[in-house]
Formats: sequence, C-alpha cells, structure tokens
Amino acid sequence: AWVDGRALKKDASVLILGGGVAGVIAARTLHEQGITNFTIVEAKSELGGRLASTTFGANGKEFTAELGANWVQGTQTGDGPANPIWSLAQKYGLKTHQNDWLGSIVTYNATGPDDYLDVLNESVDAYTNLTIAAGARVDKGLVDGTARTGYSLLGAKSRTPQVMASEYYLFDTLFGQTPEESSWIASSWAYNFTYNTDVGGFADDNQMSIDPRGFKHIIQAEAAEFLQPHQLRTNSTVKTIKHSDSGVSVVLVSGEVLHADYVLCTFSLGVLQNDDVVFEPALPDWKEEAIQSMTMATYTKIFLQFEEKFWFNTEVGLYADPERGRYPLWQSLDHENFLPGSGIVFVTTTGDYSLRVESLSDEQVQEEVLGVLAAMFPNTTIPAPVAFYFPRWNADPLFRGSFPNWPSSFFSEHHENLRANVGERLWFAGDATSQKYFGYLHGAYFEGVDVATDMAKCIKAGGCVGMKHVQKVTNARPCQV
Ligand SMILES: Cc1cc2nc3c(=O)[nH]c(=O)nc-3n(C[C@H](O)[C@H](O)[C@H](O)COP(=O)(O)OP(=O)(O)OC[C@H]3O[C@@H](n4cnc5c(N)ncnc54)[C@H](O)[C@@H]3O)c2cc1C
Repeated sequence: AWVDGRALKKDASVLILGGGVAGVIAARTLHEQGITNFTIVEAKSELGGRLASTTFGANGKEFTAELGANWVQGTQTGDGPANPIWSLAQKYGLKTHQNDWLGSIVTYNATGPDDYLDVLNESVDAYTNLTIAAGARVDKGLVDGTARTGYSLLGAKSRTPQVMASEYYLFDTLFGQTPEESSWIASSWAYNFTYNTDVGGFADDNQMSIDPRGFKHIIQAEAAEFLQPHQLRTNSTVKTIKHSDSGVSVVLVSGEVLHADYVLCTFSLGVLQNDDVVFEPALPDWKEEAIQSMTMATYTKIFLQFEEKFWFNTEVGLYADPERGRYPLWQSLDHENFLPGSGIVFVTTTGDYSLRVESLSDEQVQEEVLGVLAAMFPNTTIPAPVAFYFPRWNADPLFRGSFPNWPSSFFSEHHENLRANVGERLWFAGDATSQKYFGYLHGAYFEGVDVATDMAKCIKAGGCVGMKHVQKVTNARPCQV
C-alpha cells in the first residue's frame, strides 16, 4: 500500500533475501513484531544456508555429514548467557556431543607419530596471552595489528612444523586464515565473547552436531513454527536488487520481478564481494569499501570413509607437515562419542590452502590426503576409501567462501558501514555484520534479531534514517610522509 510514494505504516512488504540463520531469525523477529507481509527468497531448495548437511557414505553405509557449520561453539555456563544456537539445539532435541578438541588428541609429523603435546600446550598458552594482550591494547587505545605481530611481540617465534601445526590448530581453524591475515584485536574479541565467561562469553565448550536430521534441523524446525508457505520462495535465485527511496524490486534469474517496500539482504560477504548479485544503482562508495575490506575465508572439510577404521582412537589427530597448513587437522567421526562404526574421518584445510585444494580435481586431492595418511601411519597400508567428498565453498556462487574474517586493515567504522542500511529501503544482516561474533552461527542469529528489530521500528514509523554510517573512514591523525 502506497501513499505519495511512501509505505503505509505496518503493512509494508519486506523481501528477506536468503534463508540461512540470519534470514530465518529476521523473519521470526518481524513476525513477532506483527509484520507478516514478508517473503524469504532463497536460491536453494531448503532453508539453512551454511548449515548444510548431506548424506555421505558408500551404499548401505550412509551417514549425515556436516559440510558447513558443525559445532555449537560456546554453549552456556550455569544460568549465564546462552548461545542462542545452543538454546535452539535444546529446544529441538538436536543430538550433539561435546568435542574435546584439546583433551582427546594425538600428534604426528611427516614421518609418523610424534608426541608434541607439550608444544601444543605452549601454543594454547601463547593463544591465551595473545587475547589478553589484545584486551590490554583496547584498554590503552593502542592501534590494531595482525595476530602475527601479537604472537611475535609475545615471543612466540619458533617455526618448526610442530609449532606451526599447533599454532594453526589454535588459530587458523577458528578464523579460516593465518595470523598474518587476521586482526589481533578482533580475533581476540570474537574468541572471548564466545568462549570466555569473564567477559560475557557463553562457555568454553564445543558441541558437535551428530544428529541424523542434520544440524540444519534446528533452523528448519524453528521456521516451521511461524512461517506460512506463502512466505517462503525456495529455488529462487536473485540476480539484481533495484533500490530507491520509494521501494525495491528484486529480479530473479528466472526473469521474474518481485516488488516490495523494504529488502533485507542476508547473502554472505563473499556473495556481496563478487558480482553474482548486482545492485542498481551501485552501492555507495562507503558501503562498497566496507564490503571489500573484510575477508571471506574458506574452511574445507574433506570427508573420507573407509571399510574399517585404522587411525587414532582419540577425537583429533594433528599432523605437522613441513608446509604450514597442509592437511593438518584430522577429526574422527568413527568414535564412540560421534558416529561409531561409520569408518569416517575428515581432514580440514583453510585459507589459501583451501583455495588451492578447490582448484584441484577430486582425484588429486584424494591422492594427496592418502599420501598424508601414509606418512602419519608408516606401518599401515592405507586402503582406498569407499567414499570421498568435499564441498567447494569458495567456488559456490551462493556463498563464495565459508565465513568472514576480520583483517587488521578493517576498522570499526568499516564494520558499521558494512552493517548499515543504504537509504531507507535496503538493509543487510548476516554473520559478517556481527561485530562481536562475526563468522559464527550465533553471530548470524543475533544479527537476524537486531537488524530486523531496527527494521521493524523503521517500518512502524513509516520510514527512518536507520543505522549510522560514515561517508569516509579516516585515520585519527593524517599520515605524514
Ligand atoms: C565449512 C564451514 C564451517 C563452519 N563451522 C561453524 C561452526 O562450527 N560453528 C559456527 O558457529 N559457525 C560455523 N560456520 C559459520 C556459519 O555457518 C555461518 O556463520 C552462518 O551459517 C551464516 O548464516 P547467514 O544466514 O549469515 O548466511 P548463509 O547461511 O550464507 O545464508 C544466506 C542464504 O542466502 C542464499 N543465497 C545466496 N545467494 C543467493 C542468491 N543470489 N539468490 C537467492 N539466495 C541466495 C544462500 O543459499 C543462503 O541460504 C561455518 C561455516 C562453514 C561454511
């Protein structure tokens, strides 16, 4: 309903682009606010986004594998603040088990078993010191740097394969990139606000979804509680988002055009950075600079299924290759706590190494990872796997990576600009727009709530300025050259 080109209060129409955690929780928030004239537009055939489970395994030996998010990271301590993903997991009886990342682990190098748990423990201390020193820098108003700068200043300089594997395990597997590529301060707060109860974090605990319905069940079940069939369009890929002061039109790849008063775009940072979706008019410079200044990292889980388990009985095996980041992290699903008897183990790569892996054929990757297993287990003849699969998150035009990471050249004002609406009509939410929990499921959840709450206020007021942004992100003091 339009009067003089402006939406009438309350019955404004909203297109929520993307049906991941942020999109579904934003829809629920609008619904709770009494705004029901919305549609979720999703390219895939189901809700969940990067909560992406699949059936994996040889005929008759199939299991549910989590290609994307796998853990509730930071759950709840006593009756302290709960990770909302953990609350959903409990609400829907999601089958999970604690994953003892540091307590149930054995270590290897390129010649076989090699006990360097003492080195790993030193890495744990180095990481803790890194986060404490970051907090002190914030208190003193000191500039950010890379996490590598932090490590070096704190004396963690050794580069043996064992040290590199340990550091990788503590750092890169959380942020999807190296310490060189990551902000010292932001990586510390993202960790602490999730895990450290002293600063409001949830719990130092990781619960792995082992639910046969898939981790995505929690968001699909939550949607089923409020979403009407006419409020969801699946199999609908967005090509163009046209926005103006008076409304929005969204053009699908099919050519169909959807009109609305407001749009909430929850596409990943990777999608926004690429040209898969076109904005008309182009996004303003302040927005584009913010989008291009954060990084979309890639995190790749490579799944192998064997006739029989021949590897470690712990939950984790850490492998120290002379090349940092080369197939370092091995996690067993064939474990009494997870999927016993499954014959499944998965190996993780991140960052540039993941991009390299994505560029290879499946056969080449399989050959490489079998070579690493042969190095880890020199006395075992490694059999051919009965099933092999890995997702190519970076190449996927619906994601263009796995989760956002915060580089040291990304400033707080960039982040405000990334989050801010463009004009009255075009809004953004997702795991990248979360300052405290970027890259986490709970970051996407909180953004779904917070941004949709702001939108609802705006809609009810019949229009608004919305969130603040700055036209130019500048240095506190000009560079003097
Ligand atoms: C490999 C991997 C491991 C991870 N591990 C964890 C973990 O253990 N714990 C954790 O907390 N987080 C983890 N994450 C991060 C977590 O999955 C994300 O933070 C969260 O799912 C992001 O939700 P979102 O709604 O912001 O975005 P998305 O889930 O990306 O939702 C956006 C939706 O938009 C759709 N879309 C994109 N382009 C278009 C288009 N053109 N037209 C229509 N629809 C489109 C997509 O299909 C998608 O459904 C992981 C992610 C990955 C990939």
